[in-house]
Amino acid sequence: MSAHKPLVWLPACHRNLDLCDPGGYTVLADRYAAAVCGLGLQPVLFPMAGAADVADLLPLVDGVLLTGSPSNVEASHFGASALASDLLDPRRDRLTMALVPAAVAAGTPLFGVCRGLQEMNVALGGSLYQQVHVETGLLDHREPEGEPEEVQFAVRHEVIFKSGSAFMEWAGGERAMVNSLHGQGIKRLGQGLMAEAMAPDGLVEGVHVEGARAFAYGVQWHPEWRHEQTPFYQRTLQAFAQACAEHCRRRMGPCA
Ligand SMILES: N[C@@H](CCC(=O)NCCCC(=O)O)C(=O)O
Repeated sequence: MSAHKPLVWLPACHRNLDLCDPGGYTVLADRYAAAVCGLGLQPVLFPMAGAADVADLLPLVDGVLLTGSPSNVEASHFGASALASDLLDPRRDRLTMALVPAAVAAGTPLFGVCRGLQEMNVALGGSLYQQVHVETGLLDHREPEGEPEEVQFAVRHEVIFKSGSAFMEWAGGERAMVNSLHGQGIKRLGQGLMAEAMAPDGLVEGVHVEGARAFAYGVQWHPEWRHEQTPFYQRTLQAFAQACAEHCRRRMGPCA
């Protein structure tokens, strides 16, 4: 029997692109899919999938990676009002608000990156700062506009890890420099989330689902960026990949 590749669900974004078809498009940054492939996993999309499809689709996969996106989690999901400047993706929000608790309950490995961390937090009852940079005492965590990707994704600030956390293990120490490309940030932690990585201004940038049956972490930074050259990022992703492979073996038998 040939070994199966663990399947990882990447909930995509939705955009109205100015192409020949004026309708909407399902989009995913290749950077995330490439990182998943590089880990020996198979990224999958379920176009048009909504909250009602989660029960049927989640058992088909071995992990969920919630990617980053320029769009913001709609403030109505955490009891606030959207800003006129918000780029929104209500279809993605509706899906991930259902997918996060379902993945945690099912013991499906779950990794949230940037917007994905924010989705985990809001889906579990937490809230967000909508503009971190206007909050007293907090830094500006946005990337420099108009700069090339190499500059935008360059390391920007330190994060300090909770003693004994997996983050410390992956980083090989109690702190690390990370990139920062976000305007929103965690305000009130969601239920069951433990803060395990903090920015110098106290913003929570790394979380772990307490008592999770499988890998269940979220980070505000981007470990998929040049992960082959960054041991901390690579070890984080490899831990997620290992959890997905273990899930695949339980689900399918021999897995790659
Ligand atoms: N819009 C949210 C989340 C920010 C985020 O995910 N940034 C990544 C952008 C690059 C990419 O698409 O991966 C916020 O501003 O906090």
